[in-house]
Amino acid sequence: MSSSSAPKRRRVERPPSPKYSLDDDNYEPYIPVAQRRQARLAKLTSWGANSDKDNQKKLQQEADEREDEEREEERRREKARKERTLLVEAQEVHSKRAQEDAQKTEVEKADEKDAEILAAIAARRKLASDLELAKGIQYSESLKTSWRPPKYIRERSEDQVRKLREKYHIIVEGDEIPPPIEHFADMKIPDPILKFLKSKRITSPTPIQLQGIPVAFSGRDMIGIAFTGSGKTLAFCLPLIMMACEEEAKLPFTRGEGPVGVVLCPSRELASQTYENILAWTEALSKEGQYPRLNTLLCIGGISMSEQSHVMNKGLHIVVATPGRLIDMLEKKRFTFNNCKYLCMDEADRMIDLGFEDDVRNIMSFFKRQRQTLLFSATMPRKIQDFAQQSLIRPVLVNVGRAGAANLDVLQVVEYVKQEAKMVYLLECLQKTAPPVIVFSDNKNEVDDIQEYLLLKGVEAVAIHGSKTQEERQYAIKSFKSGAKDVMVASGVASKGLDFNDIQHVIIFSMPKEIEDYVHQIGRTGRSGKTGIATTFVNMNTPEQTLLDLKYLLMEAGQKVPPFLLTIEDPRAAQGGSLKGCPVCGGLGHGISNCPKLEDAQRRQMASHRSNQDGGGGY
Ligand SMILES: Nc1ncnc2c1ncn2[C@@H]1O[C@H](COP(=O)(O)OP(=O)(O)OP(=O)(O)O)[C@@H](O)[C@H]1O
Repeated sequence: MSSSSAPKRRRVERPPSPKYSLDDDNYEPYIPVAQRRQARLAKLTSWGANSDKDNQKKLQQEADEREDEEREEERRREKARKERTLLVEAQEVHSKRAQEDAQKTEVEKADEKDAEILAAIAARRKLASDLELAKGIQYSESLKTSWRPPKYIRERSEDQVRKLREKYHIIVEGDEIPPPIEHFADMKIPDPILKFLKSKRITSPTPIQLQGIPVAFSGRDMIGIAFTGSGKTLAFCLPLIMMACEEEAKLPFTRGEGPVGVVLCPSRELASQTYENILAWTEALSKEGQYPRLNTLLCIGGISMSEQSHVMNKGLHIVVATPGRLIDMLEKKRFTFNNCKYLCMDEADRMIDLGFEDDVRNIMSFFKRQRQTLLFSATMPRKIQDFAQQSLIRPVLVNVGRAGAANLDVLQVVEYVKQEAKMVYLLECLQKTAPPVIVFSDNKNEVDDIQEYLLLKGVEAVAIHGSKTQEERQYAIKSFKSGAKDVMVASGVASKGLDFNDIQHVIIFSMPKEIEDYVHQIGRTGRSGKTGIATTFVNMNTPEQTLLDLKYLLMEAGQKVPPFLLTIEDPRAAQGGSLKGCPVCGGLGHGISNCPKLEDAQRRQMASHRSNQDGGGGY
């Protein structure tokens, strides 16, 4: 016990000497001295005993406190020891990682980075309606249809079916895949449509049609990939027409009922073209009175919907739409998807890549029952296929050629042309073939400049790009399609899916950054079995990576690779890395970590994030 903590002796307080008085409250009776001494002694003795007890208690308390302190001290020491160990461990792990990193080759590091990016893409929200996601709705069976292939085709052996697919270079994935059918008549297509197709010289199905139509007729979800100009439109429209025809025959549609199905397109021009095709086929179907009349609505921005009130006033069978206007109409309840059971996306990679993904989800949320979903495109990188497949039910993948490969019927010529010499050289190039010719540039101002220059030089040219009004765009397409104009100068808007008659020559004035866009642009020629030429201008302004994509694409298609392209080395080859194509855009000359499409998507995402923060955004 330390002296400072020793209990202080209590001083005995002596009472002040009283002033005695009998009636005083403080009166104390007299007690003899001996008696008082004894009482004091007894008191002192008892005080001593109490103070001993106190001392013992205090001592015990102090011992407890000391023990507590020691325990606390030990805890502190232990914690510090642990922290030191963790720190050392962290330092060790860090230096081990640094050592491992140093040992890793550049290729391994790049592979790791690619895997991280891929994992981030794979974590994207499933492509399904929010309602389905929220309710956890998951269908396990494909949509039931009454269609079946003819008996003699059903009885074919697996080997026969495999050989047939090999003959047409068709690759399929999925289970219980319906067999390919080589003749339209065996697909049980109504006679009036067969007659109409024949009148358009469509007599036997193309590979995507002979495998894709039986798959779609069977009610199966599918991803259809085939070259530009290989007849995908018929492959996804015919099943919808047949479905609508069957529904109408069962119970005729009245005002406010329908549609049975919808075709979604990424551009107004493509939607208009698909709409016109469907109109032609449905009119042919009902012409002889044997089959019912079907009503189709075109639902795109930039047009007045009141012009189509005659369609809206009847039952609606088919809708062809661009996403923005379709969402608008559904939100305004101009029609519903309560009984809609067919959803097809043309140029589907564009629809579900980052730009349109949320719109598609939004559209899906208007479906109230199970649907058949089909995705078609000429370009569909593996990652988009995988992403889409998770959202389909027992999907069948039908692939004709490599997804993203160029159409082999197009002769591809790549020329080095200095920026300042392009206009003059363009005039020279126009002499190569007879019209019609399409000239592509992804820059709207450049599109206008080229048209102006050509007009000045006396060339009948029209122009189309996203900043033109809908009337201007329609006029350009109409006059070019009709042959009134020889040249159409276009931005990317006109590249995907548009089917112009017999384009002789496509001139790519400025090479697009994404090789998929190039594939779609050259694909405006060499359609439905005919041949065409594509001339592409490149120069110092063309990114090296784009040139590498182009070089590999030319090699794949067995085309002549010009010497200046041959000299471009692939940095991945120098590092001993793999030369796999990019899983995001399908480009063969780069990996995922420097994919221009991904960069562009990220830029767009950041811009939309910024505009949302600024209170902008929306449609
Ligand atoms: N079986 C066929 N035989 C001959 N021509 C056909 C056949 N099917 C379709 N066509 C014609 O081929 C042309 C191209 O068809 P379509 O526009 O459907 O091609 P696509 O594969 O969708 O091309 P893109 O990828 O560029 O959109 C059209 O003019 C169409 O009439």
